[in-house]
Amino acid sequence: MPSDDDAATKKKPRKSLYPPGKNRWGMPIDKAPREYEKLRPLVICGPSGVGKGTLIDKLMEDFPERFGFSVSHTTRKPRPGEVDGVHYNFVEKAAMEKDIAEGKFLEHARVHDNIYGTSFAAVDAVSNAGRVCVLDIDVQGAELVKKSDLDAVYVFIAPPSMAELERRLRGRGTEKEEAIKTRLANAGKEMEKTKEDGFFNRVIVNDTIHTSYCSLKAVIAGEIYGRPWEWDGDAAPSAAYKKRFYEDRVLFWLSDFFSVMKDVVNIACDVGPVLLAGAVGAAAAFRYMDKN
Ligand SMILES: Nc1ncnc2c1ncn2[C@@H]1O[C@H](COP(=O)(O)OP(=O)(O)OP(=O)(O)O)[C@@H](O)[C@H]1O
Ligand SMILES: Nc1nc2c(ncn2[C@@H]2O[C@H](COP(=O)(O)O)[C@@H](O)[C@H]2O)c(=O)[nH]1
Repeated sequence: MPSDDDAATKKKPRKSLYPPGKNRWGMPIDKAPREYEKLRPLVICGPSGVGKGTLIDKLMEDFPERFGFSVSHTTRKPRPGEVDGVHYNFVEKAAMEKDIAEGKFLEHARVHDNIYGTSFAAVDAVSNAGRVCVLDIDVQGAELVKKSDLDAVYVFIAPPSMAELERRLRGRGTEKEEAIKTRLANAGKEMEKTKEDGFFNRVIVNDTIHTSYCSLKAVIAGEIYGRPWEWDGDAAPSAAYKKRFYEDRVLFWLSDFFSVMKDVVNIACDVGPVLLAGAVGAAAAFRYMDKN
């Protein structure tokens, strides 16, 4: 999740480009056909402070109409700047336990001494709007989602080192010392899950935001917009849905391609002047040696 500094500015609810009550395929949200569920949700895991929220914010900012954040419930107290219903649904423990008992949650877990959970309503709200649902949950939650009907894509965000993770967590300044220690201790357990073959579609080391964001987009291009349809005997998707899906596929592939090209240009810009200076220097040295 974002730091307190940027939380208030980054996660403001966005103004939709589409008419109220309609999804991005122009169909009434309350009558959304099941085909919208075919957009695979994206589950993002990783230790606290690794940068999951930062990456998710960037994705939402760049593609506001294509992704929707699954707003979890938590018994944790809000941090300054966190908005109820936007960052989390902040609830009392008794109320959450009651809702869990009533079967309203797709998954829930005790994380860092609090209860967190994803309600079915949170996921439905995003998929009924015709968007890819993004879940920022811990590994225990991801294990439960895997056992559900949701055909999700699983990405683990790993830190470059434990020292860097601690630096980020402390630098965010949102937790007291005791909570920082708990979160760092739990980080090791979360990292263990990456050793399980095939659990995560991809493990991305969040070294620089730029490269890890590019990797995340590449996973989305491949796993969400790159797969052929599998309809399992369901009714075929409508023409409007197919059209929008293929538009998104092209958009993501192009975005992936341009990210790679941007890297190539950046490297060329970094290395180019050095090579040029080297060539000029070598030419001058040869001329000097020739003359003497
Ligand atoms: N690649 C990066 N390099 C340096 N700092 C980063 C990077 N990514 C994120 N940060 C910083 O690290 C801190 C933690 O990031 P963030 O809040 O996104 O983590 P998180 O994984 O969502 O944590 P939590 O699970 O506790 O919600 C923030 O201050 C953020 O600005
Ligand atoms: N199992 C779940 N884990 C969740 C959910 N929402 C968030 N989380 C994870 O909790 C930690 C801590 O979050 P913070 O906001 O207190 O820093 C973080 O790593 C999340 O991934 C959820 O609904 N279910």
